[in-house]
Amino acid sequence: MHPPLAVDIDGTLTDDARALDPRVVDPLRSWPAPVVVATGKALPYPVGLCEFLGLPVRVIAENGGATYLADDDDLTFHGDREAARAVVEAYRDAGYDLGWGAVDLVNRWRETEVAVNVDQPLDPLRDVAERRGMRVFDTGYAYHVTTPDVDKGVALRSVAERLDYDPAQFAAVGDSENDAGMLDVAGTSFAVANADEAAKAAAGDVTEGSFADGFLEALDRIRGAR
Ligand SMILES: O=C(O)COP(=O)(O)O
Ligand SMILES: [Mg+2]
Repeated sequence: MHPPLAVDIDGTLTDDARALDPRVVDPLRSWPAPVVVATGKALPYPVGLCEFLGLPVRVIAENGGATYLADDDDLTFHGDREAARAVVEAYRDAGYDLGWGAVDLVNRWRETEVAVNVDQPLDPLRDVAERRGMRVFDTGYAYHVTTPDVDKGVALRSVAERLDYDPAQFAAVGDSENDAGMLDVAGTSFAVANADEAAKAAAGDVTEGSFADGFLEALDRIRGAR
């Protein structure tokens, strides 16, 4: 029996240059239980990934702010978008920039949070966010201004229920602090070797391999455990 999977994208299915590692495609496509793609990215990215991988669309986007399951055709949003925007406005007013250029595709389709480029200063962003009761996830790929009670773990609970599983039946793999909630909620969880300390602390185990090597190793161990 294979457990359902909850899988992060950046740093987990990718190589060290952020490209999808082609070796993950067949194992994901042939996994005999549901696969949920769980990411900090805006909804179109994981939806597109599922479509092009040939997977049923089951996604957690925006760090749990948006979830969509083709199974129940239900799109849900959680999170205070206006509060996230206010944080970013205050950050801008203080002279900083989101760092994505004029056509900001990173935030264009984002509904519940705002992301800032990691080449921008983090401390003033955290300051403004904290003062306004918001949180910043540093994924290593972006700084996400999010609502504190929303994360991939909360979203995984909801998704599991909608798929008729207990969240503890899930196996999850991730690489950064935005995955910690999901790694905690899943009954079996791995952080890949390149993961940050928060993900490693939340995961049941840490792989020897990094990036997609770590992901493939985690799948072997998940299969072996059954
Ligand atoms: O885009 C990011 O900041 C992180 O994305 P991820 O959750 O898929 O790793
Ligand atoms: Mg990641």
